[in-house]
Amino acid sequence: MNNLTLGFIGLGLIGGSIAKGFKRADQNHHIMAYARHRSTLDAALRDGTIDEALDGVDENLSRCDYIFLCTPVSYNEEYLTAIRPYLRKDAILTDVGSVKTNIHEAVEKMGLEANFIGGHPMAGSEKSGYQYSTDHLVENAYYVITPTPFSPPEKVEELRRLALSLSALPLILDYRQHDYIVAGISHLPHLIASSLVNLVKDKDTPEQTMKLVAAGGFKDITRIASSSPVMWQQICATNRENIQAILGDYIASLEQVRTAVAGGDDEAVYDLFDTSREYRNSIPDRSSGPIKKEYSLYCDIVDESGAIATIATILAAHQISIKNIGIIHNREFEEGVLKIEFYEEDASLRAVDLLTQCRYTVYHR
Ligand SMILES: NC(=O)C1=CN([C@@H]2O[C@H](COP(=O)(O)OP(=O)(O)OC[C@H]3O[C@@H](n4cnc5c(N)ncnc54)[C@H](O)[C@@H]3O)[C@@H](O)[C@H]2O)C=CC1
Ligand SMILES: O=C(O)C(=O)Cc1ccc(O)cc1
Repeated sequence: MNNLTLGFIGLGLIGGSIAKGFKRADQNHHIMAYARHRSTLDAALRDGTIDEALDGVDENLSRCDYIFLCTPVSYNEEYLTAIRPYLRKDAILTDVGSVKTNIHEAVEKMGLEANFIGGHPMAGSEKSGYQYSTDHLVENAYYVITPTPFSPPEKVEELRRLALSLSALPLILDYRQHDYIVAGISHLPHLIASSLVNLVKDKDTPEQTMKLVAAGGFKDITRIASSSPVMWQQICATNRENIQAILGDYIASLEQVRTAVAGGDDEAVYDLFDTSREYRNSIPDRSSGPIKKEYSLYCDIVDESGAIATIATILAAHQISIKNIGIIHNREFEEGVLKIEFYEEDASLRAVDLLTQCRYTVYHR
């Protein structure tokens, strides 16, 4: 797997992150990329992610062992025709798209199945563009791989190893099953988030007080409503059947909820929350999954000097050793929060109790 030549078409959040991850995994990979905006390629050359910037889809791609299609899903499909003349006989074309049926069907029509393996890293964010890409975006995330019936098994194994080199968890699935699954756990939630945000926009008071006081719960479930409209328009257009089916089931379940609430069926309302809580709590948190065990908590602090020192002192006074401490800004805690990491689980649990007793707001998973 050493010294692979890797080509990227599209170098945004996902293409950029995967290219950065490969470069971090092995400096000897030769990475070339084409992106619509020259400024993206210049940034990637400058920071050492890519070795070569392409002016278009051209003969340089015939040096690639792997070509990664990293544009919105319908554009990925459109690129197949342009790339085909430059695809070496033993090269593999793969993609990172959120929908797999469209590209698999196009590949089949073009007779490119022996050169194609579908891919979909199950990680990302509501942000778009190379500037948000990181070399660790897909760490600990499932990387779904959808071979065709003619994908060479040794190449499927190599792509699996490439995913492992990004510290992702490769998972081989049938492409149709993939599209059924993501309709429920990714595409429907994005539609719910966006329609909920638009509902609140329409139902807000003239003074926009709903927007003003919108709290954590609303923000938690609507973060993804800030995602790229083009990307999501193309996802909905290419996974139409699965999405309309699960959306229908969801609307029916909402109708049941309305009936229970309106009819004063308190038992049904209780069951709704009880069942969902149990299932939600059973979903594994892969940030403390098989690759890295991390014992950490997050804590709101006031923005004044000495705030971190106070917490460190409280913990030290109770013989709780800190591995790492610092303010972080991530997609979950957009306002910034103090993250404290510990060496052992017991220490993190004791710290949660202690800081809660001291009236800090503590988040712990
Ligand atoms: N955003 C996310 O969280 C995830 C996205 N994906 C998939 O990854 C793919 C890329 O998405 P992101 O990196 O998030 O988007 P992005 O908007 O950050 O990047 C898209 C890239 O494609 C380029 N591009 C767009 N239209 C193009 C066109 N017509 N011709 C050439 N280049 C074009 C853009 O300039 C940019 O370089 C999509 O297929 C998406 O379904 C997969 C997993 C997660
Ligand atoms: O930001 C999030 O939580 C996401 O859900 C990102 C995401 C978007 C699209 C995908 O195909 C996979 C992951």
